[in-house]
Amino acid sequence: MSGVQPARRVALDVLRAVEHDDAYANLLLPQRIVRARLSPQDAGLATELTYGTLRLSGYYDRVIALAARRPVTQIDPALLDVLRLASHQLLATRVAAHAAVDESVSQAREVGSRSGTGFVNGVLRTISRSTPDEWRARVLDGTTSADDRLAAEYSHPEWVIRAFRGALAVEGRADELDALLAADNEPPRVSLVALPGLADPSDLPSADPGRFSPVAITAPSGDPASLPLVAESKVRVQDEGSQLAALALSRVAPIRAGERWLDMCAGPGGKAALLAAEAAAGGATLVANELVPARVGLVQKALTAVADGVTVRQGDATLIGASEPEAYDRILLDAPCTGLGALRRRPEARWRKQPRDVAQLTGLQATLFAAALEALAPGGTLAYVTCSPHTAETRAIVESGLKRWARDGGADIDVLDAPSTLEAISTAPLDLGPGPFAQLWPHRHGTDAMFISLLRKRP
Ligand SMILES: C[S@@+](CC[C@H](N)C(=O)[O-])C[C@H]1O[C@@H](n2cnc3c(N)ncnc32)[C@H](O)[C@@H]1O
Repeated sequence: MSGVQPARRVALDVLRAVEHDDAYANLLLPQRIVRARLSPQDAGLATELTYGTLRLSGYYDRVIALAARRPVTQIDPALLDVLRLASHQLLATRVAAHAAVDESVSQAREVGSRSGTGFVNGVLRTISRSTPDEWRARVLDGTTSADDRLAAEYSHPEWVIRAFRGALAVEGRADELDALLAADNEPPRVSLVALPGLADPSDLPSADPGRFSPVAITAPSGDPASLPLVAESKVRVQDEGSQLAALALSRVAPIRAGERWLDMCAGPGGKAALLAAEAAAGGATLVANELVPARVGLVQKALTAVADGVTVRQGDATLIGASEPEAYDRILLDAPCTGLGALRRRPEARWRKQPRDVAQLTGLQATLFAAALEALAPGGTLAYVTCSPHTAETRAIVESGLKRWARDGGADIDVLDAPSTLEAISTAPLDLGPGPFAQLWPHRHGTDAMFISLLRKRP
């Protein structure tokens, strides 16, 4: 077991769990870092190695297949993980080649057979004999179409590339596809939210403000969990796109005391915490609903600092329209989605999601959307939000949902101009596309690709 640096050991451990046990790297890695008692420096290295390898594994598989002269499907999965991790070190980091090869061979010995060790040694020596640019040229030479070339170059599945192209084209931004794909491969800036009434960005004077959200703080270096305000749940890690989505609903109009708000799909509670703080400050109450019991617990935890006026409950939100018609003045429907807008933060998601997930999720999104319209009080506002830019999950749900609603004789619904609401909230111009829907982008805003729409039921 000796000879392998703890950071590499943790990285391989997480890669194996992601590949073979369907683990989520963003949840498992912090646990493994604590368990291995990594120094802050090693924790940073383990994070870089794990996230980088997972994001770029599609590209590395092409390099490995060329170097091994066989498809990766013919390589023992445990050895393939070792080879992916080593490829990342050799092709995308400053780790010395001999250290990367030697330690990877030791890792191969730990997970595989003697012949496997020789195989890994041979493949890695082949990879290390050419430069990253030479490998890139070789991989791109072997591509078979324009989309296959993009898939290889930016390590994304082709169907995701097509979905992104479609979403960008709607805004006249088709020429930004390369920039979007490249942004997905960069580690995101960590943003914090200071929950209004409980904390203020000025409480962390050494940290910078966010780029757009008035309640954002750019996380200072180090582990945010070690900040006392984070430990008290008054400051939380939250992407600025999510902050803007919650604020779009809470600040779309002045709050009247006594308003009833609903977060239909609240788990794990990030937006619910911000909404609850905003509701408390304005004299409104919030019901935070979540289907999955384990995630209800996460919502409760997220809301520990904002207990007043908040009810957390477990339930199926598709039933809320029938059980509580016209009951809520503001509703957030942050719908279960493919999460294709958050690929920077969920590095394995691009490989795990499949086109069939879109079909399954859009059915649920449409049902939740209809329930939200029913549960909305006359004069009330609904924010339909996804952390996916896939048009089947975003504007198509809203447009077809509104058509169905009108056909069934529902009350008149006005589609509000989300871009102008967001520009009024933001501390810097967002330069969003034409309304009425708003789409944030990693390459343009440095946020998740959050889709935000605002709908008002006529009084
Ligand atoms: C995109 S996440 C919400 C993220 C959350 N708003 C936040 O900011 O932390 C969608 C959530 O919807 C939940 N969900 C899925 N189906 C549901 C249903 N029928 N009713 C209520 N919640 C549901 C999922 O378990 C998941 O926690």
